[in-house]
Amino acid sequence: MSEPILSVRDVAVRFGGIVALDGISFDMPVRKIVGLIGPNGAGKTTLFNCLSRLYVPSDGDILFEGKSILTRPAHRIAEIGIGRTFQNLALFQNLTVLDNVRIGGHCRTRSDYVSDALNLPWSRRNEKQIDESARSIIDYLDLRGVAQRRVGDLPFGTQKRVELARALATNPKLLLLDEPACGLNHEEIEELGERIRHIRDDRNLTVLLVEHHMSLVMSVSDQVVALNFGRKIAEGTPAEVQRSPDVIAAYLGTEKQ
Ligand SMILES: Nc1ncnc2c1ncn2[C@@H]1O[C@H](COP(=O)(O)OP(=O)(O)OP(=O)(O)O)[C@@H](O)[C@H]1O
Repeated sequence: MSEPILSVRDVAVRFGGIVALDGISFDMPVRKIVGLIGPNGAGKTTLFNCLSRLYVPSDGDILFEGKSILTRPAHRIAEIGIGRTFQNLALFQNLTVLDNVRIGGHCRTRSDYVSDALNLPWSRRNEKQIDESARSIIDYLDLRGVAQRRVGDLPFGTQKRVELARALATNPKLLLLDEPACGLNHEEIEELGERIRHIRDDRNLTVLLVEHHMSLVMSVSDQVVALNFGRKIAEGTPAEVQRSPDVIAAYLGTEKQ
């Protein structure tokens, strides 16, 4: 078996007296879709924020392609190939779809203010590449018809697709999706499931999906990790996790820990 692309090792996070994560470990195999589930307050967002370096674990380590990411600042996480979407969208509402996606592309380049201001040849080449790549992602996600529209004028479901396009423009190897189904209607959720699989296949990505929508997670994931009260309570195929007595108890609200 090949090396996991991501290893979460004994990660703990405390907020004052609250233990949000308590020694979480799991591996993400390359090109797999891993679903992260758990009831409200289980620790999913906290873990997600550790992976994108917004939170600092109190203990443990997170390895991406065998190297710890914990010394890397959040703004340099896209550079190594970790892209993310945000549950509440992190788009510039006053900019067009194309500009938002182009901004994603800038995260992976080493352009600098002076070269850009002087309009140096390599800076122009760089811009051209970013533009072409943004347009191809826009086509890929069926956003061509709205490429020049202001994001804030678009329906929520379309904005979510723009958010996905922006994350893909960072050219990630690992894509972290934070509740991508939240706020979508039934039809959009079905489309999203197919889209996530296609994206993984077409772009050779590994995907971590944090999601409350159980039928989406179970239909799209190769592997599921279940948390409750900051601990891992199950890990396995969707069928295995769905059968787990601890998972059933957690969702039925039993006070089991
Ligand atoms: N910034 C914070 N400060 C203090 N406590 C926090 C903070 N973030 C999360 N917590 C606490 O950590 C625990 C885990 O929360 P987290 O948001 O990670 O759970 P979750 O599984 O994402 O829940 P939900 O599905 O409701 O979003 C909860 O008890 C929560 O109240």
